[in-house]
Amino acid sequence: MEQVANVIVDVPAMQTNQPYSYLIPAPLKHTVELGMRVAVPFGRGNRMIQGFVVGFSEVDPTAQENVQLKMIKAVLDLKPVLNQELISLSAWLAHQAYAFQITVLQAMLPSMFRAKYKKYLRPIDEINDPEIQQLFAGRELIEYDETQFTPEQVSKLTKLQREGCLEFYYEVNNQAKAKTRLGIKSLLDFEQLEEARSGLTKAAHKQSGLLSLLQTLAPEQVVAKEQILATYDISEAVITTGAKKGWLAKVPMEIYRDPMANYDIKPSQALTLQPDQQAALTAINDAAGQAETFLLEGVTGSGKTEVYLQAMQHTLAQGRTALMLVPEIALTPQMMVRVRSRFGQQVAVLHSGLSVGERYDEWRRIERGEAKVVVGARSAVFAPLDNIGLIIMDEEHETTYKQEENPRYHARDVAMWRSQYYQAPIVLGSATPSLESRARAQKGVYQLLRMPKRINQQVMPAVEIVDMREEIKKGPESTFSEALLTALKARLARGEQSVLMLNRRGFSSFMMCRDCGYVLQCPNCDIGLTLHMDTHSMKCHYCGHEEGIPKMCPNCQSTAIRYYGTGTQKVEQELHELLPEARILRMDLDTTRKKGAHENMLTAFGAHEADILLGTQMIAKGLDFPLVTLVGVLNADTALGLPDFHAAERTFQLLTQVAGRAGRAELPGEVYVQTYNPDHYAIQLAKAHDYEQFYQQEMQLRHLAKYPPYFFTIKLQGSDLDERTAAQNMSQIGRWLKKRLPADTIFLGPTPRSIARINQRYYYQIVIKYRHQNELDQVLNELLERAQSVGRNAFQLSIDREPVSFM
Ligand SMILES: Nc1ncnc2c1ncn2[C@@H]1O[C@H](COP(=O)(O)OP(=O)(O)OP(=O)(O)O)[C@@H](O)[C@H]1O
Ligand SMILES: [Zn+2]
Ligand SMILES: [Zn+2]
Repeated sequence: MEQVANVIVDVPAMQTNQPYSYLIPAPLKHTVELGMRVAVPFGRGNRMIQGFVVGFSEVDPTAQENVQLKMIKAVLDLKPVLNQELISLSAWLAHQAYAFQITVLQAMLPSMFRAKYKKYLRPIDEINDPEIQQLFAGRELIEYDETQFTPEQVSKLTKLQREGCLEFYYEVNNQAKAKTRLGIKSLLDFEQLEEARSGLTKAAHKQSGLLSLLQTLAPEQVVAKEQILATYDISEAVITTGAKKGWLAKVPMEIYRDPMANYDIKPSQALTLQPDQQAALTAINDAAGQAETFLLEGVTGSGKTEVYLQAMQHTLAQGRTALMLVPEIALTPQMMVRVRSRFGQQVAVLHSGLSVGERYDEWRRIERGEAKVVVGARSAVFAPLDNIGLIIMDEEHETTYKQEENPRYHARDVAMWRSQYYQAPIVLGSATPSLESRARAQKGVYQLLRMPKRINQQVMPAVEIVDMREEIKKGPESTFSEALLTALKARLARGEQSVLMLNRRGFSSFMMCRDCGYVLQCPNCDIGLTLHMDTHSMKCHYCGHEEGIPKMCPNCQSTAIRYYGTGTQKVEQELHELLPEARILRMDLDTTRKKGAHENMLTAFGAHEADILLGTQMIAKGLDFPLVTLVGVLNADTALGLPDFHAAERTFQLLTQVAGRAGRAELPGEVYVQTYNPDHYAIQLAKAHDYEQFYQQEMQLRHLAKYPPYFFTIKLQGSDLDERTAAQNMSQIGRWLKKRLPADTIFLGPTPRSIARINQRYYYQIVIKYRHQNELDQVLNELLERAQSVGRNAFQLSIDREPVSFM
């Protein structure tokens, strides 16, 4: 019998969840471990690909079915990158999210771990073609990059390869690299030190200083050279002499890139809790060691974060680790600072704003057990923490927790799985819980913890609804109502701060011809192009197509072109004209693209370097600035018009969140909500800060319409370059499915998607509503395997559990 490694291979073309068996060459017998990445040959061409070792088994190497077994070529890691827990999680998640295990495994690791392939061509027989001979120019192999060759050369090369004169050769490269700097370690023991010192002349006091330093080092201790130069009166030359004399060795020393190095972080102490906070904390702490789920429903400014921090403290004190998820990086800077100031270097942060190197280093600090608290966005739910004792999911209702690309997982589901695995409590926190979670708490599946009051008897901000239909009648079109403008002026006069939100959901700036009504469209997608003033171009938000701003209508050649829509830039201009003395910070996708821009803006605003923070939804959450006493929502209802049953819920959540930024400290807050739908229940109930009433009312509507949380939903989308193929395949899938679905399932479609064509592919979709969780998993996973076809040109199927959008 011989041991073989079971490897999940990275072959996008033929995905399957079945691992392949590989023999382990003798020199690697003790090297290959569970959770390591390996390079293995695959397929007829034996091309080198990356794989993950997910298990081992014993086989008889002489058995008929095993004589063909191939051998692992190389091990890509010094230590496993995944442990048993994460491997089990990936297998479960692949099934749960209708994805392939390899896709899940890759999503779990920082992108730096993703292998890069290089494809080479190597002659293995005589080549007579002079043009091809010249390509090689005597070299043993050349990199094969189709874009570097002419089409004639490509066809010649492929022909030679088929004839057996050339072969492709693949190389897998590891992208991950640790950063090192030069360190110094002592080579002298105590006696040798004494001896060296006695050999020095009186004048050599610098070298004597070096010896004193070496004396303070423990055996094998390494100090950074830079640190020595900066801290002691020891020069580069003295170190070099020391090395020559054999006193010390220069060694590379691994250093971590700290994503928070530029923050000014002061240590903080646990605050004395208010009674509601204390009750919540006690409940959570009492559940230590159990996979209990809590829904912490606390109004904005009720001090949820302080409860999280103290619960984490309790977990750390028990020698276990804590995972804290936050919705997006817009929220993370302030939150990260708060967690760091409580727990210091034990905290690692993981979010998309990190550089590749920072991410890699944070990941390894966690994996090595050096960081015991992780704060991060969605994919941080895969952080390689061991012995998790507590999981926190802040703003649990946020849609950013759902990944919309493959693997289409929800971080909450993954967090729940890990909570079960480690028997650790999980806390879902929000001022406006998702209906799903709130309904589960109602049924007693989750334990509901409530904090209905703000800290220090601070009142909820007063919300004023401004009817923009009336406003239009008053005078020339403006983004700002009289009431909001007056309130802004009052803040300026009092030296207080304001936050203005422009709701960009379901809304974009576009270009239209005033003579013929033509709207500039993307050539690849059925959607209008969006105007971007910063790059002076029109862009497609779906496929990335970009072109210049037209001066003339492409349809009728008229020059009467108008730009519609209120972008943040336009609002900023308007604001400058209305309030020339105001210092304005604009925060949107365009101004925060640069690394660190986001944090810098928030820091500046926190330091009162600006009076008004103007931004998109990204400013709605988490911000905690004591001087902010006014919040203005410029357009509350853009999302209400969307054909999606979530519209009211999302609007209510957004308004509640952004209103919650006002009046969080001593000064009372005021909110102005500008809307064309002043009577809509989502807007009225946000004004009243009445989540409970909203929950009741929305649940009734969902019940009537058979929507979540009364039903579970699945969205299937099929696409093809050819519209008819897309439609026909989806009809066929529909028929196949209907035969296999339970009787009480509701089946809708196939219909063309609302944006039927994206990036030249046509989309058709089916929506399924069903009653019992997981009852479709078997059938849908079978469908996924069956519908696998290869390549960009072929029909592609995606299956999305609980989609964020039905469009
Ligand atoms: N027990 C306490 N005593 C004094 N101040 C507190 C206490 N708990 C929290 N605070 C302060 O109250 C403010 C609001 O708390 P926090 O930001 O934790 O609320 P939150 O519920 O997380 O808010 P949101 O959901 O709006 O982000 C913060 O400035 C925080 O430092
Ligand atoms: Zn026109
Ligand atoms: Zn496009």
